[in-house]
Amino acid sequence: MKQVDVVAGVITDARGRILLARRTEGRDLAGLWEFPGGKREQGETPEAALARELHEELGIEARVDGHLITVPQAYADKRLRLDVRRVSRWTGIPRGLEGQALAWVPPHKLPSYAMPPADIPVVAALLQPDRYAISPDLVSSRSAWLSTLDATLASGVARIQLRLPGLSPDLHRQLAIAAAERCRSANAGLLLNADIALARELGTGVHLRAAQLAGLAERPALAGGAALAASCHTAEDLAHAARLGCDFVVLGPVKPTATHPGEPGIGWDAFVRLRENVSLPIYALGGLAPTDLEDARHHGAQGIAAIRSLWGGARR
Ligand SMILES: Nc1nc2c([nH]c(=O)n2[C@H]2C[C@H](O)[C@@H](COP(=O)(O)OP(=O)(O)OP(=O)(O)O)O2)c(=O)[nH]1
Repeated sequence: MKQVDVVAGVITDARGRILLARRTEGRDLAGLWEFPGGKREQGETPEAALARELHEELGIEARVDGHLITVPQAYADKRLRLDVRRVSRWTGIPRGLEGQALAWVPPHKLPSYAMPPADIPVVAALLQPDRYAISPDLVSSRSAWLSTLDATLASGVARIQLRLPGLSPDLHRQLAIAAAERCRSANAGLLLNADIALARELGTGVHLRAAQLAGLAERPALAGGAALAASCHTAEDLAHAARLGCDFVVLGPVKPTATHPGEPGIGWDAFVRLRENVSLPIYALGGLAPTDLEDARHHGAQGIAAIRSLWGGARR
């Protein structure tokens, strides 16, 4: 199948609104809203291609800033690689020179616009945390464990999975209540591993284990706004997570990891092959640290999920 390289811009105005363009009739994905841009020509750098497209489509002269995410996405007729850059400086007033409607959209309203599958991970990269910290086992005291949670939150991690296998139900519950309070005041999302009933009671999200995901026929009801996530290892896991309406998933191991000695990682190429068949936000897991974030985003990941490199604040 042919590979198509497309570069698109997240164009942001002084009020923080983002420009979307509506795909015109007669093209594939007509009527859907997208980030302005287009196909890269042979020999063109992504920056030059995006500046050219924005000039042709919108009549602006743009300075292309940093990379946001590159999303590999399989469509019926092609394998798309959507390379998304930030654009906050340009001259001219954007106009739909090809007859396309334009809209300036506050970031939090982006999810209400119908977009092509490849854009779902782009919107998630704009709105959701890039690090998902997973709690380690309770090996010392409860108060020491809670202070490492505080340090994790203080380091800017805004999404946490509480995973404490082997604890008594009582102790698990006490820690979940304390963690939920701390995450709420830090404005971070908390997901409880596997325990749907407790998550409902505390108003937190749930992180499903892979086997638990496979056994569910529909999305469990959670408190309003609480996230549903799942651990995935295979294409089937990912497809099922998408069908259930998971908000995001974790996929790995990408690299070998201390928690699963002897298991080789699948590597970034295999990550991309799995990623391109669903349009969920996906955290890469397995032997990864904040220094891998850029690499992760270049392979279409929302970011990284980790125990060792994220818990207690990034020290390594
Ligand atoms: N510009 C842009 N394209 C996107 C986004 N999301 C997404 O799936 N695409 C896809 C749609 C198209 O298949 C491809 C962009 O191609 P294009 O707009 O330059 O060309 P086109 O579909 O009109 O096709 P053609 O007539 O040039 O052959 O990338 C997005 O956010 N921005």
